[in-house]
Amino acid sequence: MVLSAAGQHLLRVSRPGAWGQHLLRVSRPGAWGQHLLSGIGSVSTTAKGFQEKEIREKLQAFPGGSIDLVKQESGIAVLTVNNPARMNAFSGSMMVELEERVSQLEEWTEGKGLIVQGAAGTFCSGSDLNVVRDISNPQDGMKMCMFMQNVLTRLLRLPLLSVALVEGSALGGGAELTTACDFRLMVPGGMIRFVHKHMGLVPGWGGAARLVRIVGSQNALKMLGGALKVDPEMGLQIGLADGVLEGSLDGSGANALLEAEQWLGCYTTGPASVIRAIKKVVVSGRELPLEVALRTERDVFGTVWGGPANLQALASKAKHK
Ligand SMILES: CCCC(=O)SCCNC(=O)CCNC(=O)[C@H](O)C(C)(C)COP(=O)(O)OP(=O)(O)OC[C@H]1O[C@@H](n2cnc3c(N)ncnc32)[C@H](O)[C@@H]1OP(=O)(O)O
Repeated sequence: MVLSAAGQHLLRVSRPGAWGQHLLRVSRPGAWGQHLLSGIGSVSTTAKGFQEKEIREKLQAFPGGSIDLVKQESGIAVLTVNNPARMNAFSGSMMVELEERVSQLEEWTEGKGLIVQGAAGTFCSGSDLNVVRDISNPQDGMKMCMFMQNVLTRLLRLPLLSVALVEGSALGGGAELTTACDFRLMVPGGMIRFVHKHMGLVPGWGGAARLVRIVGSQNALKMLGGALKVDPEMGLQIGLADGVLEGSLDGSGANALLEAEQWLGCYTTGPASVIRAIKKVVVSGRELPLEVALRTERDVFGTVWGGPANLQALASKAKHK
């Protein structure tokens, strides 16, 4: 990873000519703020070419499960990792479907929030081990890893406030998925566990990079080095969890989802234009060098200043007691 120059190198992988370099390279130096602003939020611009097609085809050869998306009137969408027979492990086709759902969310201009959950009361047990076994050569592993890094980076950058609703276990790649959301809400009995070490691996879907930013390097080292089981209490303590819900009353997950929607609603109430602008300035502040982040903030500010919500607030002489 090269972090030297703004925008251009933000997510470039180090090996010249590597498949991932194409996938993750931002097309124009200095264009990064524009990408965030455009709402595309993608790290992949010109890279939707031959190599991505190749890995998509390869992943499609491992079918099973689905990634379901429901966009609600409230402006909160629900994304469900759905492969209960394998504890919601990601088959190859689910990885491809996740990319398609993220594309749909990138185009959803009325959206404000997103909840990512697993089907049938558990979150996600990571990569399907049958896929892992079948593509265990380093070249294919790298390609799968870059594909998922790209998708999860785009997920995190969506102009939506996102929550991972952790019921049951989030293991391996499932734990990495939780870090691709802005917030994590845990249900009693829920667990986030980076089991990679026990699989002779390290995170490869961007989970380590994001984890360090969430809990700091000391905690990340402990979590990865010890393959720690992070329960809701520890999650709150180290800042991995943003809240603990009461959880499901009937085992259906419906109650936890309702609670998560209520929790998220505290932050998504208001016009979509403003909520989306909030996410954009935070993403740019989190990811960009200060100068570029300030420019991006100015540009985003320009999209809301004098806008309908701003004019309405001025007309109502709003007081903030
Ligand atoms: C860069 C990505 C790195 C990765 O994600 S590597 C994958 C990391 N994940 C794992 O190693 C999870 C392995 N699985 C487990 O530890 C346990 O199955 C788990 C999730 C704790 C659940 O345990 P139990 O409640 O006892 O249930 P169980 O073991 O009988 O599982 C039910 C069925 O689900 C299957 N399953 C669970 N996780 C899977 C996975 N990741 N890939 C493929 N199949 C998986 C498991 O084989 C079982 O299937 P079956 O009923 O035997 O046909």
